[in-house]
Amino acid sequence: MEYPGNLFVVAAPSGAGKSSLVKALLELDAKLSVSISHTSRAPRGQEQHGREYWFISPDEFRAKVQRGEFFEWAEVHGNLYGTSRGAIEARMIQGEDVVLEIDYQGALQIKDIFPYAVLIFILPPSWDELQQRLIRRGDTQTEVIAQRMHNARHEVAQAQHFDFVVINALFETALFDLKSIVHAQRLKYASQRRNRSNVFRALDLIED
Ligand SMILES: Nc1ncnc2c1ncn2[C@@H]1O[C@H](COP(=O)(O)OP(=O)(O)OP(=O)(O)O)[C@@H](O)[C@H]1O
Ligand SMILES: Nc1nc2c(ncn2[C@@H]2O[C@H](COP(=O)(O)O)[C@@H](O)[C@H]2O)c(=O)[nH]1
Repeated sequence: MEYPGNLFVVAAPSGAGKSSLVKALLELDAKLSVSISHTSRAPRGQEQHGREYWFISPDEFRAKVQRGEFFEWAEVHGNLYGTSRGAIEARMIQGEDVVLEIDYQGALQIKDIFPYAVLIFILPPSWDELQQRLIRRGDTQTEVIAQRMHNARHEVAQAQHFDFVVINALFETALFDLKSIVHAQRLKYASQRRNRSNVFRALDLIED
């Protein structure tokens, strides 16, 4: 499947800082918009329906899966999460650049459907710092933190399947890295499209 815009996928173990980085990137880049996922998990802290997520019941989620409404979905830390077609398709058809903040299972499903998608994995500088960030965020229960730290070992091993890895030690440095990847991809994709249309023009000349 191919649409005219760029598709960026940002994944990371919980607490590595991907939501914070994507939020900062969106503030700097008006051409980029984020997809709002559906989830069966309960809202956390100040989260609002339709802002951080579309919060739905597990039954509603499974019904959407049955109806084929998701580009990708996965069970992550015991809850269901998915990217609905409705969340991004219209924007992608219009050539807008979209960023998905999802886990590695979803990222790999997206790469199968959209091979041109750019997969970016965010790593924390250390296990200890990852745990401290989850604790400092203050909205995640102790047992949930333990489960997320446990799952992080397997998630981090998936970074090898991604196009880019960004280490989020100093926030501003990681944001700069992310920005550079987005700009580089835009240039690369634009020049590929130019080359393709040049090839078409050359073929027209041959046919004339
Ligand atoms: N470079 C950084 N240095 C210190 N703290 C950071 C850094 N980046 C993010 N944080 C903080 O770490 C915490 C976790 O960040 P964030 O919520 O963005 O993580 P996440 O990867 O999106 O997690 P989740 O997958 O659970 O949504 C937040 O309190 C955030 O402010
Ligand atoms: N495969 C998908 N994963 C998703 C999606 N939306 C979020 N996520 C990932 O889930 C975990 C946990 O998120 P949290 O908000 O409960 O902390 C994290 O890795 C998210 O990236 C999605 O649509 N599909």
